[in-house]
Amino acid sequence: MSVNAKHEAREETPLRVALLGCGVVGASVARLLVEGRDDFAARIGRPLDVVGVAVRRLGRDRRDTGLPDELFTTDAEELVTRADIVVEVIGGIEPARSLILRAFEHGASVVTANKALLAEDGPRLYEAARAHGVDLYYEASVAGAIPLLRPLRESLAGDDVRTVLGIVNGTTNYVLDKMDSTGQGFAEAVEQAQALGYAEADPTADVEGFDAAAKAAILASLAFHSRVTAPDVYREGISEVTASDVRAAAEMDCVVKLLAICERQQREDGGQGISVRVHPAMIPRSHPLASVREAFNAVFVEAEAAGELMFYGPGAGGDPTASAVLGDVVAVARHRVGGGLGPAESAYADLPVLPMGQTRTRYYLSLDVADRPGVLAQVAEAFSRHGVSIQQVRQTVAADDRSSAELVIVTHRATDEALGATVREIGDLDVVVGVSSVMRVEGE
Ligand SMILES: NC(=O)c1ccc[n+]([C@@H]2O[C@H](COP(=O)([O-])OP(=O)(O)OC[C@H]3O[C@@H](n4cnc5c(N)ncnc54)[C@H](O)[C@@H]3O)[C@@H](O)[C@H]2O)c1
Ligand SMILES: N[C@@H](CCO)C(=O)O
Ligand code: NA
Repeated sequence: MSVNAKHEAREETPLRVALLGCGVVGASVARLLVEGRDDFAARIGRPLDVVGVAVRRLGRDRRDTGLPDELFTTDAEELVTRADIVVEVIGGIEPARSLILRAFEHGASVVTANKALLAEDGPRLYEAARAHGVDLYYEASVAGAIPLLRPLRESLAGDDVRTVLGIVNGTTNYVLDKMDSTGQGFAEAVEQAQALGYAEADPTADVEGFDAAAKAAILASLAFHSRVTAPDVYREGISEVTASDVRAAAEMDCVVKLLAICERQQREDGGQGISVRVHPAMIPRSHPLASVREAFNAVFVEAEAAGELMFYGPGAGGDPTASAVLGDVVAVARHRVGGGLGPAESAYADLPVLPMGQTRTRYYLSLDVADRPGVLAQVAEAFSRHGVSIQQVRQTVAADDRSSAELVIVTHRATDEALGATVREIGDLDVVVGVSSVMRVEGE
């Protein structure tokens, strides 16, 4: 952009930006807006003016944002009435939802990073934005800086997505990666993640999969043109994953990852449905998602015509998340300048979410069994009774105890219901001393 073009854009009437929240993400958004003022003006065709920043309490030193003290206010309700673009980075359901609805009523477009709110009440917010003729953009809500929602909504709009398989929570990926690389147990790895600032003091939302489930709902809605909200998502966290599960995975040349999985599946009546779930799973070390280390995020998408796509990058942090927020701010600002709106959320396909029991998955089981004739047959019979087909069996006899053996079994895909019933029945067999690991297997 030439110096002249930048100068001309600066002369235009500014677009008014209101920032709600000045925490980790908000402070980065504010500073980058100030630092990039001339470039934003040139890219949009009009400058962006921060007209206010709503905070919970005044009086804190916020000079790092580059904004003067008088722009900070505790009156968010008033602030949203005098903006063209509202950036919501408070988080949580209320007052974020009411403030966004109020912003729409006053004609402002909204950019948010709030996955919890979108997963709970997204459809109502999308409809309200349309009704008021404004945009609602939310790229930062899933996988932070990684451009993912816009590719799903726009770049893949001409294709049919089959699967979205993602590592969308950095904290749990960090914990599982440490368990894999050091042999640490879950509690020790969480403490390390807390010491490094990845995990919060109360890590429940991350380790129990709530954060990932919210993101899965948003991804499934976009990928399958259907309405999916947080309660539709089956969720299991990683707090039950043991060092022995991670070792068992390593012996299979696999790693354990917390995955958000959204896939098209056939229903029992032959129609199409979608499975949307978050749970720990073994994936082969050769799978692209297995090499995602530390707190990084990555999402693997399979579409009918495109084939396999992989999106990788930082899923959290002030500046990376602000990058996604600002990309959205520029997009909605351009619509203000040039006219028009971004594409509406579409739920035309209206695919039902399958209950977890009907979802087809694969299982890995490791059993301690008595080493005597007929044991394998009894175990195999239990699988057969539930219609679950075995893909792989491996038996190892301990050198120091020839009366018992370890039996490792990997199944073909079967309904989660049938697999669960099989595992329960096997655990009750007399010849089975104990079930040491059970885990779903994905990515093959
Ligand atoms: N931190 C990340 O890496 C990250 C990544 C992706 C998405 N997000 C999302 O971004 C949003 C913000 O996250 P964050 O990490 O910046 O959180 P944060 O806790 O650091 O910041 C939120 C700020 O909002 C303020 N606030 C709360 N209620 C308010 C109110 N009524 N009026 C004005 N201010 C109020 C808080 O005091 C706090 O400073 C959340 O929705 C989060 O899920 C964060
Ligand atoms: N707590 C989230 C932050 C981004 O949503 C994570 O660990 O990935
Ligand atoms: Na993103």
